[in-house]
This record gives sequence, C-alpha cells and structure tokens, in this order.
Amino acid sequence: MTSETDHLTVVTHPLVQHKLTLMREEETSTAKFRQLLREISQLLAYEVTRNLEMTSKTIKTPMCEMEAPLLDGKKLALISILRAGNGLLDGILELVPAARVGFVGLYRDEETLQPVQYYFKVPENLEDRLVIAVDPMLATGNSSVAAIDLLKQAGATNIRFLCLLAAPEGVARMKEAHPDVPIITASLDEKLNEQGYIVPGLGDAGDRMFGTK
Ligand SMILES: O=P(O)(O)OC[C@H]1O[C@H](OP(=O)(O)OP(=O)(O)O)[C@H](O)[C@@H]1O
Ligand SMILES: O=c1cc[nH]c(=O)[nH]1
Ligand SMILES: [Mg+2]
Repeated sequence: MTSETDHLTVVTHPLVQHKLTLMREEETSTAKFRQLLREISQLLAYEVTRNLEMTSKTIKTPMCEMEAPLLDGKKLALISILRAGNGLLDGILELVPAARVGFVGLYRDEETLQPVQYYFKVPENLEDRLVIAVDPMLATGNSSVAAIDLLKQAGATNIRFLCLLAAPEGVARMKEAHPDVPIITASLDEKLNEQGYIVPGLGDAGDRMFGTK
C-alpha cells in the first residue's frame, strides 16, 4: 500500500503507520524505539526491494522439478548513513543476509546544518549493484545529498534512498540534486522547524535509538 509520485513513495500500509505512531511518541523508551525501527525497516524493505532483479535455479520439490526464482543478494549494496542509518540496516540485513554493506559517516553541524564527513567505506564494484542508502531522517536533505554525491563518486549509478520520515524541504532538495534517486519513506511530514528538525517528526533519531540524550 503506497502513495506514489515518480520520485517519492510513501508506504501507507497500516502496520507501518501504527508502528510509526509508537515511535513518534515522546515516552517511547530507547529499547522499544529500537525494536520498532527494526520491525518497520523490514516492512519498508518489502517496498524498497520491489522489482529487484531475479535469477532462477532448477530445484526439485517433492512433486517435480521446477525452475524457481531466486534473489542474488550479492547484487545489492546496503549503505547505512551513520549513525542512525544502522537502525534501518540491521532489519533489512536479516531479510537479505547476502547483501553487501557500506557505511557513510556523517553528522549534521547543529549551527550550519551542513554535514560533516568522518567515515566512508563501501563495497567494490558499486556500478554493478543496486545501491540502497538508508537513513531514518530526511530533513534539510543536506546529509542525504552529500551521501549520494559520495556514492556516485564511488561509481554507483542505480541508487534508491530509504528513510522513515521525510520533510518536504528535504524531498525537494533531493529531487533537485539527485532526480534519478527514488525516495521511499513511511511519512512525508509537515515541515522543518528553525533548528532543522522535522515537525511533527520524532525528535533526534540517533539519540532516541542509542539513548545518548
Ligand atoms: O537532512 P538533514 O538536515 O541533513 O538531517 C538528517 C540527518 O540528521 C541525522 O543525523 P545526525 O547528524 O543527527 O547524526 P547521527 O545519525 O549520528 O545522530 C539523520 O540521521 C540524518 O543523517
Ligand atoms: O528531525 C530530525 C532532523 C534531523 N535529524 C534527526 O534525527 N531528526
Ligand atoms: Mg542525530
């Protein structure tokens, strides 16, 4: 269940929306927040992996032989935008354990709202893989645009961006900078506040996930 434009897909499935409500609530504990993010990541994975290329193999069921479809997980590169991206990464990796994994370390300077890079390590031959970049929050879009710039410099050509919440400002920025990168999200929220936080949002995803505040 989705609502789609050519650039943005909002996953409107009731299970996703229910779990997102629980995550947004201020009183939700760190442990519960992390568990919910893992569960939602698996539901969103269903949508973001739609249309993945399949191979096939001849198998024998108890009844007969058949040509059966298979995913080639190695063709998939999951890229976590640290830190908060790891909350989405873990759940998706459980579903596609053969996927290759990379990390882009970025944090947002609280004054300038510009991303500061501190790490970059991605699988080889990104040009041959479907690259799914994951970060729960798309706010100004500065971090995701920077991460995707780096992935393209590393050779990626087929990229999707998966997040939990998106602000209209971030979606517009991504569409301008990377119109070839579809965005899949659980919610398009209302706006950003003066500090660049998503409203109504859920607060700081990294802090809520790791209990750092
Ligand atoms: O769209 P933007 O305005 O760039 O904001 C979104 C970024 O901010 C958060 O990360 P943060 O900088 O808090 O780092 P963290 O994951 O280490 O907490 C979030 O996980 C995104 O990466
Ligand atoms: O609302 C926001 C914006 C950026 N990063 C977050 O974690 N939350
Ligand atoms: Mg944070």
